Amino acid sequence: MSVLEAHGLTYHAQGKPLVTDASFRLEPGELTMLIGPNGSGKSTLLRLALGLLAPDVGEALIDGTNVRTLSPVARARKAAHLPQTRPLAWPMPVRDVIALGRFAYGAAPGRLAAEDSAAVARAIAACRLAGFEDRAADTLSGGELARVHLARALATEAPLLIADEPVAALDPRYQHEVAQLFAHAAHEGRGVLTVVHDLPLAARYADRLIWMKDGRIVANGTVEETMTAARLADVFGIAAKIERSESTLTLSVIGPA
Ligand SMILES: Nc1ncnc2c1ncn2[C@@H]1O[C@H](COP(=O)(O)OP(=O)(O)OP(=O)(O)O)[C@@H](O)[C@H]1O
Repeated sequence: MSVLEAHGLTYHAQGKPLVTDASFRLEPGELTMLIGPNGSGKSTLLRLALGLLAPDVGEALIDGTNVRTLSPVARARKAAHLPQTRPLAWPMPVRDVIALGRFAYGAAPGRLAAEDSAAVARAIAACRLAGFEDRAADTLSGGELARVHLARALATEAPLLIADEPVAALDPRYQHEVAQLFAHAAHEGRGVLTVVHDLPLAARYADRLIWMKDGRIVANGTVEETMTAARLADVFGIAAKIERSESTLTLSVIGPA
């Protein structure tokens, strides 16, 4: 189990503040979803939290260690990262793309120890990719390829899973399956932080929502605590109807506010 903490992360590019004074804590056992409009700084915040960008101010810690001091291998053993853009260098078979998730353990395609092969097999099963293993990855549909990249991240079996829009290309059934997969990973003890744009999906599955607007975290709490029509209008500029029954909150987006 690992804990990710961000303290006052601030980052500028070309004189413009992209992220300002962002602090949060990602706990094991919690599915945290990061939401906010296009350009509000979500991807930049994830990259700062992972140490892929150097903050101007503040720091991100994994288990008390500044992420910028971790080697790429040490970081990969702590945190799996599914970036928003996922380039494929060449048309590798699906199994080999997923096996790249094991590089931090010394594995490479064609050189997998038994535990690497077992982790790859678990990721293939979790992402429902059985039957695709030998396909060249560049022949897959957009949604199939998205599941391969997710499987690569899952194959790391790192205690933290940080994903940027993992369900964007997926059909509704797979969106729910992936959200359930993330919830399951979290409730097994991982810390899971994922960007999503689908607000009803976030309302349904998130244990915690972090709301971003103009580079700042403007709310951080449970769905019940933070999901209000007023906040949706303020952060996203949308009118929405929220219905609360005993244990569920249902969100219907009506349109622009
Ligand atoms: N290197 C850079 N130089 C200048 N501006 C940048 C740079 N990187 C990002 N930005 C800008 O910073 C803002 C935040 O970008 P970011 O990718 O973090 O947003 P986001 O919330 O993830 O957006 P989306 O929902 O569209 O993916 C955007 O306006 C983007 O154009």
